[in-house]
Amino acid sequence: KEAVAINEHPTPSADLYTWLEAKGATVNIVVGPVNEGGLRGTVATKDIASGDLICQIPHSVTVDVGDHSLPGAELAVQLFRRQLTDPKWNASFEPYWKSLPAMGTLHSKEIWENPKHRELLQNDYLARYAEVNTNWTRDVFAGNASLDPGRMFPALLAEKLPGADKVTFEDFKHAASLMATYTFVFPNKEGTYMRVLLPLFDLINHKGTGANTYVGKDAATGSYHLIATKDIKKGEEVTHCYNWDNERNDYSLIHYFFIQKLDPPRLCAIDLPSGSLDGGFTEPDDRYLPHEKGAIQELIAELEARLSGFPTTEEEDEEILAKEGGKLDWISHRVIDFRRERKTSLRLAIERLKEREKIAYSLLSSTTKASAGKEEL
Ligand SMILES: C[S@@+](CC[C@H](N)C(=O)[O-])C[C@H]1O[C@@H](n2cnc3c(N)ncnc32)[C@H](O)[C@@H]1O
Repeated sequence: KEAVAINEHPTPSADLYTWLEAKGATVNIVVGPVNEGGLRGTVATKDIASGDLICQIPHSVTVDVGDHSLPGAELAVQLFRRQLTDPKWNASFEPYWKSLPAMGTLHSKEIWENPKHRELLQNDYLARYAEVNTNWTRDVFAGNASLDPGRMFPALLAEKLPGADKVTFEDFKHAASLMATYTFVFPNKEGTYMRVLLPLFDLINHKGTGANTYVGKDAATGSYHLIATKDIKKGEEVTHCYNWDNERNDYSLIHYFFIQKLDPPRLCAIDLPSGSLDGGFTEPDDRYLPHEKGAIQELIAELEARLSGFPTTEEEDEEILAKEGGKLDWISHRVIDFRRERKTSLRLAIERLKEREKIAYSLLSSTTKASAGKEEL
């Protein structure tokens, strides 16, 4: 238990399953720690065959929060409005609210306030990305964003919704982060893509290659289904792919605050030729890497310059984690782990490019030899 980091969330009480089943849900997963680090996730409670239904939750236990394209802070305003306008409905969702992470245990771009944590990224673009999103959350709470006032938090105070005055900035940040990291995107009856809260399904972790489920919506009933895409054994972790962009650690860190140690690791999105977090990174690195000798050499030089330009090396980061790991707060720890993993992926990409360069060289030298031979003749 002591080894469980602060960001690892407690197993929800039986109330969650009792509530869901009373509402007509089918549940064949259970929530608990899924690795040695204590990461919370879901595991199958029985053997399930590929193609079979694992869970079904009815529309009545889900929440359509708002348009899918809205930032977390604006969705948070909509959720608070609903909760404060309808306290009876809000109270009936208590088993669900309790299953969500506690205050202070979340992190994401919406609430990346500490400049020291941004600095640890060792990248100005990522730091700025986090800062801009965080400022937006603060502005939406304070009523300072360039938005229709009805979409900002002070509107709830102006509407005199009971309890609105009790909502602190800490509560608001927590909700904004939850809206960005614990919601799904599905169309409502009118065909508008919404951010949807799906109890229990939102406790399933991400996996890209190797994920064993997908989540679908039954358009007729509005219920949601979790379907196995592989045979799953009882006790095995249940995962689904949130988004292929999460296979890039800078994307997953900034948006969801997790990183993966893939083998081989993929380059960060910002280290690909597009150099941004704008999404659509569905291809493995090899599709981005050039084949032509001159271009390979140029890219090697660029990636080497990047790798040597960091204020700390991969080994130094490793040492910081090994020596000071226990003293670091969990956010710093994860950011340092991220930048170390970024450096590993750069180093390995350079090694792969050098292998490729050798092949490009031998092709070139045999052509050169052949043409030189011709000249002699
Ligand atoms: C929708 S929740 C999933 C459930 C979450 N683990 C929990 O216990 O509440 C999304 C969050 O889970 C964590 N997460 C999801 N997939 C992960 C993964 N593959 N590795 C590490 N953490 C992951 C991240 O903190 C992410 O922001």
